[in-house]
Order: sequence, then structure tokens, then C-alpha cells
Amino acid sequence: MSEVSMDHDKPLSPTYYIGLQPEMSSIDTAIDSEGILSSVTDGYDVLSVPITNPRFRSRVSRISQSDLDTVMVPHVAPPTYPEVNFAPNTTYAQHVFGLCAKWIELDSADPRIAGVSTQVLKHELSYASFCGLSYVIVPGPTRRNNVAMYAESLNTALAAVPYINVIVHLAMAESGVEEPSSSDSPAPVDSMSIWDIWNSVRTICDYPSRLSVGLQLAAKLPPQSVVSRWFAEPITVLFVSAKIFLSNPKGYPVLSKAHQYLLFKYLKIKPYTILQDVREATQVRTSSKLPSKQDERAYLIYMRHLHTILPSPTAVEKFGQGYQDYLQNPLQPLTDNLESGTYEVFEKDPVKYAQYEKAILKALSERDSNPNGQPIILAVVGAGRGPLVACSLRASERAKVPIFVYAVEKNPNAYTYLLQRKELQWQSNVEVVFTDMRTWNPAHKVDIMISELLGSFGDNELSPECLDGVQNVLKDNGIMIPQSYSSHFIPAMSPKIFSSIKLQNKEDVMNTPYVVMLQAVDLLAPEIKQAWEFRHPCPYVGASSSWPTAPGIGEAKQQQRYDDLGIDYSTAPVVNNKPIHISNEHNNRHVKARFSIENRGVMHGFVGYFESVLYGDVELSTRPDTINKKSKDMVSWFPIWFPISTPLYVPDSAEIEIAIWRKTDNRKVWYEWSVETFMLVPGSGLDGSDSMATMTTLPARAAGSRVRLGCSRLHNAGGRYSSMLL
Ligand SMILES: C[S@@+](CC[C@H](N)C(=O)[O-])C[C@H]1O[C@@H](n2cnc3c(N)ncnc32)[C@H](O)[C@@H]1O
Repeated sequence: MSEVSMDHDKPLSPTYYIGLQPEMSSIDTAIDSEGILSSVTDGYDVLSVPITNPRFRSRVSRISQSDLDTVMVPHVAPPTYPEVNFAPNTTYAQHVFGLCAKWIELDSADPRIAGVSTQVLKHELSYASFCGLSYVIVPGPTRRNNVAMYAESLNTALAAVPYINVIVHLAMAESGVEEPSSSDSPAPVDSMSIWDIWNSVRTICDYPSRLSVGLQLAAKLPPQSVVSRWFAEPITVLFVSAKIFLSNPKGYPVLSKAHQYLLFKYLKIKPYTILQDVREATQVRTSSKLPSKQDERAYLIYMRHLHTILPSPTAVEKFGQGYQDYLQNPLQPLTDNLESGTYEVFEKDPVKYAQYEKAILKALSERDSNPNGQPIILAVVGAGRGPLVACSLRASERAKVPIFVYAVEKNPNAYTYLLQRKELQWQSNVEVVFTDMRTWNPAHKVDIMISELLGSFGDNELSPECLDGVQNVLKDNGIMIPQSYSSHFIPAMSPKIFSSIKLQNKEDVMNTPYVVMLQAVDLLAPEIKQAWEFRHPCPYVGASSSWPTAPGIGEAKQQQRYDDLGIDYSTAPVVNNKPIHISNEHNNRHVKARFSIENRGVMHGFVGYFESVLYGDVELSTRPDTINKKSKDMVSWFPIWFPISTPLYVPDSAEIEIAIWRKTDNRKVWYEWSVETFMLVPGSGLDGSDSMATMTTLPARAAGSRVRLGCSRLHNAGGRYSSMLL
């Protein structure tokens, strides 16, 4: 809005940008019905149109130049009829994106200019909203040191116009030299600086769901870390200038391979694509001042072609379609009885069951047959609707080893279904038992015990506790499948998940983990780390079947423990009229892991995965870096997200330390977690280089030492979000 950038002689015709909807549906007719939008859309789906025109700009400019001797911000009245580019019309409103005036300077250091700009923005948003538009595009901040001012204006405008979505138009990264450098060589470009500005804007505005990014694809793409960073942001629009296209040998416009790959990645989040500069680029490409419509359409045709050659989604992407970044509460199959539909979803994953069948086959083949040719006794504990029973029977056939299977289930409805399957399919090879596995007392001990009680973080559905409780029915040399499972984690940034959790607006929403098919997430560290492991059979749990002796402890000791804990033995947890073992301390876990962070970012939480050794070399994994090797295309588990209530900014070359506890008492199991961040002091002093501490106002510290930056609170410290053992 500054006088320098004012251009009164601009023609009155608005600049249109033309674009494609994420779903690529095309509208056949021109969207004009009022005469203003007479530019035919030519197969485009959306049109972005400046909300106001230069008449409005001239008036605003005159107002801002008047009364220069007063400090008051002059009042700007809303645009009038000849100052706007369109009128309300429900036929085309959904196909039009409003472009806010490019000449406003919300972040101007001059309070008059900033004040006038804010009024202009509010008027434009308000008029666009009145006309029924859903989206307006606002130019990004022009200065680095006045971001708070920009954000405040945006926030005010968002609050004043309640329904419209505001898209901030931003470059991916700076393209030029960053700051004047003291040396002769130019300072390197800081490729995260624009993301930094955006992060400040949305943080100051407190993560509004109506604020998103319109990302301008750069001609020269920034490093991969910047590409991944933007991918985690709410991108509503991708701006693609026709000027970044190359010409193929036949003279048609095409994008470079690097741009194609980037688009393939970004199109997954289904942004609108807006093509810019088509006329100018066509003129250059065709060396014609008046290129034909056909020549201009080449860009659109190419973009549509790109949509048709998108790499096919992975098995996980296909399975999770529609569930991306959608928060789900982790299942609690011990407390709750699952619905048939939920089991059906599990059963859609061929990979998990193929791996189980392979593991059972291997265990059967390695197991010496029982004396007198007795069948090997298997137990599927937590049988659900029976898929692992079916796997066991198939493995027995393949191994040519006779088996007898107990199918143990505590869900009465699943039990009924299992009885049906026994009657119709399995007959005498299978005995269906309705009980909590922890109180099961079978006639025969078990050679191979098979379970699938795993949650997204491995042990979070209480597999360790359930299996400890049934371990006493396993023969001394018996096998448990899985043999072990481990939990893994990594710090991550996801503004989308953070705001979705916040939006729930319920108490304690940051105290519980969520199961999420992650998409808009940037993993902040280069490697995922293991938290802990559980092995079965558990060495701390005895194989005695005498009930109610606490596994591995003995009744007297158990009594002693109750006494130590001040618990009345007679009030010990009871299942099926029998007290279950309460000494569960061996299933407590604690880990503190340190993650090196190369590129700065904001931590909103951490992602959890698991790995499991089913038997021998047959494994399962949900870790993105090992899933392909261990259980490619397995879809049964989405990752788990542990939120933190206050996002933590982490600078370049920093460290994040995450501490997690798995805590148990005699009735429940829960996680607690906290995060600390550190900055590393670079330079050694020995080579003559200054340490950052001496270059900044920080107190001098030895090079390599860690400066504490911040920490989160302890989450779920009260154990309120617990999984119940009873
Ligand atoms: C994750 S589901 C797996 C079901 C089945 N094995 C499958 O792969 O589809 C876990 C099953 O274990 C059952 N379950 C959980 N805890 C149990 C317990 N303590 N005793 C018996 N069944 C239990 C649940 O009811 C549920 O059917």
C-alpha cells in the first residue's frame, strides 16, 4: 500500500488466475452470469479474481495521503459498486477464489499504512464472504521483522468475518541472498526462513483452522527438508507459474522431473492448483504476441495429464483413504467387546495373517511331535472371529503336523460366532472356550500359544498383562507367538493434528495418545528409536497353574506385596470369581531417548510404532523404515500419536529428549511422557572459531555443551487415561 508501490495507471481489467480443483471435476459452461467474469474458463474449474479493482485502490491511496500531519489512521469506507470485480452469485461463488489486494501492507512499519491495510483486508474479506466465496488469498508478509503486526491484522480480519477461509500466499523458500554479509561471499540462503515466518503467523493467530497456505512452487526447488516441511502444513492452494515450465522437443510445455515428483507428493493432500502467467509464458513459448487459446490450453492439458499419471497409492494409502490425519481413540479390546465390523477390518489385512501363518508353520515344523502321536496343542488366546484359528489349521495341513486348537475368547458375541465356525468348519479339531484368558484352566497344557493383542504402540492394548495371566497354561518348553514386541518413537511436527486435538475443546485432550493414519506430518529426527521391549514367555512369570498364586512370586510373597502396598488382600481384583495377580511391576517401563535435530521445526508430539518377532525370523513392523523388509503392505495398524499441549520450537542443530513411562498398578496401565529441548553450543575454541555462546548474549559455555531451551509438562501424570485391567 506504500506510495512507492501504488500504480494508478493500471488497467481496470482484473488479473485472473485459473485453476484446477483437487478432484479434477470440470465445469463445462462458463461461470459468468453477470458479465463481470466474462473470461471463459476454458475447462478450468476455478477462477481467482481480485475482489476489488484499481478504482478502490485509487480511493484508498487518496485517503491515506490525506491529513498526513495527524497520527490518526484514516477511515476507509467499504468498496462501492464500481470498485468491486464481482457481485454475489451462488452459481459461480463456489468456483471463485477472491484475491485480496496485493498492494496492502499489513506489516508496514508505518502505523497509518498498516491501519489502512487492515481495513482494506477486512472490507475485502467481508465482501467476498457476502458474495458467498469460501476462500480468499492474501499476500504473505513482506517484512521479516514485523510478522506480529501482520498476524495481528489477519487475526482481526478472521475474527470479523467468521466463515471465510484465508489462504496466505507464500514462496517455498527465499531465492536470493539472505542478509548482507560482512565477508565478500554472499551469506547462504536460509531455506527455512519463509516457513519460519508462516509458523510465527499461525502461532500468533493460535492455529486457526480457517488459515492455510497457498504455496508458490519455486522454479529452483529448495532442499528436500523444506519440501517435507511444507507437506506437513495445511496447503489449500499450489500456485504453479507457467513460467517454470520447460518446452519438450515438440514445443509443448512440460515440468522438470523434480517438479513432477514434488507435485506427485503434494497432490496427495489434494490442494487446488492455480496456474499463473499462462498468457505471458505462452507468448514466450510460441513467440507470438497473440497466442491462440489452444496454445494457452497446453498448460492445463499437461496438468490434467499429470493427475492421470500419479503413482498408484501404496497398500496402506489405499486402505487408509479418507482416514488421513483423522484421530481415533486406541481400541481397548480387554475392557470393551469389539463389534463384528471392527474384526472384519482387521481381517482385511492379508499380510498380517500370512505372517502369522508363516510363524505358526515354522513353530510347528520345529516342534517335536508329542509322545504317542498326540496332536500338538495350540491355543489362540483372544481369538476374535477366528482368523488365527484358521491360520493354525492351514499351517498344520502344510506342515503335515496334527494339531488341536483351543480358541479362547472373552467377547461373548465373538464366542457365539466362533461356536458357529466350529460347527460348520472346524469340528473336533477346535475347542471354543469362553473365558478371560487370565482365568483359563484348560484340561491340557499348551505347546504353542498364539495371540494378537497388539496395539499401535505394541503393548498399549495390554498384551503383556493378558499373556502373563495365561502363561501358566503353557508347557515348560512351550512357544509363544509373538515371541516379543517392542515400541518405537520419533519426535514430529504436525500442525494439523495439533489443531484437530485442540479443536476437540475437551478437558485433558492432550493427555491421551491417538491412533492416526499420518499424512500431514514431518518427522523431525533422522531416526526412529526403540523405547522398550516385552518378551514371551515372560521370565518373571512362573508357569505354575495353581491359582491364585501370583505368577513368579508365590502366594505368601503376593500376600506380602499386598501388605506392602497397603491393599487388603480380600479386595484384590477379581475376574470370574478368582483374584488375578496384581504384581505387575515387571511390566513397568521407562525410557529417555535423545534425538538430534538437524533442521529447525516445531514439535507437536511424537509418533509411536511397533515391531514384533512372531517366531524366528518372521516379523511384523509398522515402522516406515522397516515395514517393507519385515511385513510389506501390512495395513492393520496406523501409528500412534502422543501429543504435547504446548508446541516446542526447536532450532537448527538442536536436541530433543523424550521421556516416556509405562506405568501400572493393580487395576490399570497408562503412559506418561514429557519432552525437553536443548541447543548445542557449536565451535570448539581449539580451532579458533567462536562458540555461539560468545557470539550471542548467552553466558559463555564450553563448546559442545547443551543449553536448555524448554520443556513440556508431564502428560497424563494422573493416569486418568488408563487402560483398565479389569
Ligand atoms: C485385536 S483382537 C484380535 C482378534 C483376532 N485374533 C484377529 O486377529 O482378528 C484381540 C482379541 O482378544 C480378545 N481379548 C482381549 N483380552 C482378552 C482376554 N484377557 N481374554 C480373552 N480374550 C481377550 C478381544 O476380545 C479380541 O477379540
